[in-house]
Amino acid sequence: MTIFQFPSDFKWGTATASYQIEGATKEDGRGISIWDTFAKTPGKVFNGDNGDVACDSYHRYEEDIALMKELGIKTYRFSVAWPRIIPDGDGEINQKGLDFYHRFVDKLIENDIEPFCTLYHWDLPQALQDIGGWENRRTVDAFVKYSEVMFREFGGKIKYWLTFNEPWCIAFLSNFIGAHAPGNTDLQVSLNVGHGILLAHGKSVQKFRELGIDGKIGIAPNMEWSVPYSKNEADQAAADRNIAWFADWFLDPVFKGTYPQFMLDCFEAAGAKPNIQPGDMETICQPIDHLGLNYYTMSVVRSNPGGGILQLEPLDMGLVRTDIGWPVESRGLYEALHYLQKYGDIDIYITENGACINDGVENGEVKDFRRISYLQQHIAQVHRAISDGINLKGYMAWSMMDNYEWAEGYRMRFGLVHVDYRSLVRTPKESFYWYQNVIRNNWLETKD
Ligand SMILES: CCOCCOc1ccc(-c2cn(C[C@@H]3NC[C@@H](O)[C@H]3O)nn2)cc1
Repeated sequence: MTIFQFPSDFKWGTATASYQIEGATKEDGRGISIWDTFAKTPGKVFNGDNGDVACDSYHRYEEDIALMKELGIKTYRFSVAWPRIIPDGDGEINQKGLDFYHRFVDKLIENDIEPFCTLYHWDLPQALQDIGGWENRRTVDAFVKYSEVMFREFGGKIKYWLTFNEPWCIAFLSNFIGAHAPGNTDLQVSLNVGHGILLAHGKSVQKFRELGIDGKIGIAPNMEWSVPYSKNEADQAAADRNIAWFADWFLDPVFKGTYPQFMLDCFEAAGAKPNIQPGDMETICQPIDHLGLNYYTMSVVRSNPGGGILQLEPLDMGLVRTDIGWPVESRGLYEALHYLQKYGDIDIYITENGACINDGVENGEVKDFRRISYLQQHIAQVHRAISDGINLKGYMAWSMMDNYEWAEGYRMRFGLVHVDYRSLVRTPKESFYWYQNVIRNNWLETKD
């Protein structure tokens, strides 16, 4: 038996996102988002699932917060639906939207749970997509206006902020691969979108500083860690490209004010480059207070000139996979955390880590021991990184509850709490009680 003790101020938490749990998509003045549109487009989402009801957390948030209190979390990461605050993205403020988030945040604070707010978790107002979305600098300015509304309204009440969740998913998964909303499949569009969200990030941080908000702000990239199939240079360069696609492409502009040259070369070879205007990189490169890191899986890659824009191919090394098909390899989290040290000794939160394990309810229980195994392995790596001196301040399990897993709809379950989507009954899983024990003890026990 090994005991890994965590720092006394370590922030144990969970995470969700607005479109994935709230439902009530037509209630209290909420505008349409690109995910409402995408989900209702035939063939885009498994089973045609959409977020109209989801977990109905818009109405059931008090029940959810009671479960968070029972779990014992110190912080809860949620996102705000921009279409609830400014329904057409750039016009009138919807007071009922602000009122909802005040009720919600007040209930969290009443239960001694620190609100950790993501401003943008993919639900762009459709009206802004209609004018070009993040490719249009009017959308960038609209985001800054939305951010200012949130900063003025919640500044001080909410002390931990993130501008964007998973820039790679917003730019590349949604506009090059096309698997997420709005579903473009054009590399130049994805670079334009990536540049737009980086500009919006930088301007929003500038606004946060200008207003003198009492709090901290950052951004939350997702990283798929990659290792080379062999020690030859071409395979190592392939792994470097895959890592940079998720991390450096966004974090070099934020921390250094430049895109990584080897990735600019890679994209230029594929016929695309970011549309950088004078002053853009200075705007993007604003000092931030923390980084969120979302980590799920890693890949083994080798160089392949015919392997797409990155000229690589992932290899199946026979690792155990979760029910969504992602290989389980926790050392990738440890390596990714060390990799991020090149950006300095900044506070880091694991803002998402979890496993898709689709076990159902049997006799009132969910025996999701595979999820416990995944969490145990990854939290052990978190402790290892802290022991190495990395400034790791908190861990938020994805997810508090089963929810709408985007293009996978409701078939993929990441929650510590099971949700019956017909009755909306919540059932804490075995992993909920396991995590509750880790939080209560502030230590991790491993069997070895
Ligand atoms: C090559 C083709 O590939 C097609 C699908 O490719 C991906 C890649 C990555 C994801 C993905 C999903 N998540 C979990 C979410 N993070 C934010 C939160 O909302 C969770 O729901 N992280 N990454 C999905 C699909």
